[in-house]
Amino acid sequence: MIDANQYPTGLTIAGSDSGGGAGMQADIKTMQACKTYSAVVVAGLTAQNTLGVQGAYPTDLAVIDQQFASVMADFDVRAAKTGALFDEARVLQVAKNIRHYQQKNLVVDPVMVAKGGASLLDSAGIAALKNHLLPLATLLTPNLPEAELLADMKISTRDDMVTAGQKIQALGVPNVIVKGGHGEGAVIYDYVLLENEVGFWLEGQKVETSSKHGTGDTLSAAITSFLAQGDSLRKAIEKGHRYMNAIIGQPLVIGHGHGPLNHGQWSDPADEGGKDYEF
Ligand SMILES: Nc1ncnc2c1ncn2[C@@H]1O[C@H](COP(=O)(O)OP(=O)(O)OP(=O)(O)O)[C@@H](O)[C@H]1O
Ligand SMILES: Cc1ncc(CO)c(N)n1
Repeated sequence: MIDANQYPTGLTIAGSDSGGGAGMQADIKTMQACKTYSAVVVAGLTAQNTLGVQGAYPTDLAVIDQQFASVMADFDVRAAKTGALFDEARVLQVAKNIRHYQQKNLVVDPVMVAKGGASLLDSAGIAALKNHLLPLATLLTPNLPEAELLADMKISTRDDMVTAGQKIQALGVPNVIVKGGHGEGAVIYDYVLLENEVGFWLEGQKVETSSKHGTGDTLSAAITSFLAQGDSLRKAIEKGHRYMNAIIGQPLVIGHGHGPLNHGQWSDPADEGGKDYEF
């Protein structure tokens, strides 16, 4: 028998991707692979596939409240993440619930644009995220375009990533990862800035693949899983990055555009009796 202490609960507050590769579907699969149970608050539906987003339909505000109430009444949610939140009203509703339930260990992935270019958060939503959700977050995980917008600067070099991380931290979030997946070169550098001015780089070999749909969702969901399991933030980030690197190297060629990740293709060395459970 496995109980809630051995298999803790995480929550994803995100949009649904009908193509199954990104959004809450990526989050659920990631949490399962990382041995965390996932509850869900659906902030909106997208009609989407690997080629793009054909439609976006934010959830009624009362339905967001009701989903939070149902989840919080039954589960001990040890960590949560946000993904696509669509607009100002959804951002404010989610922030209200996070405050009401005093949700700790909140990872905010400031999802703004899908891989194909469709908007997943309008400009009033970005302002609301900056002013109302960011201050509630434990960790913010912008990619390069999102970091440029939040830090109000162009990012061309690794020094710029450091400066952007510092500027975003100064907005009121204690910990930031500036993800470098959109950068040039054979190595991808993610810059991590933790509170108390601890900054470090995570490096990964760039995998040349078109199957990168939902990479950001996946990284933030993996970190959320490990936070739910009680890892320190630094350890959760390092493990999440290792998980990401392991699965991106085993692409699934499914669909006709940006293919999905192979979320389940990861075995936890701890299951195999290995002692190197240092992810
Ligand atoms: N081609 C790649 N090879 C290896 N790692 C990658 C690659 N692309 C992204 N990553 C890693 O995936 C994680 C997510 O980074 P990325 O910058 O792609 O996020 P994102 O743009 O928010 O993703 P998405 O919008 O698809 O959800 C980072 O840890 C990054 O280093
Ligand atoms: C619903 C949804 N959330 C997030 C992303 C970003 O990967 C996406 N493409 N779709």
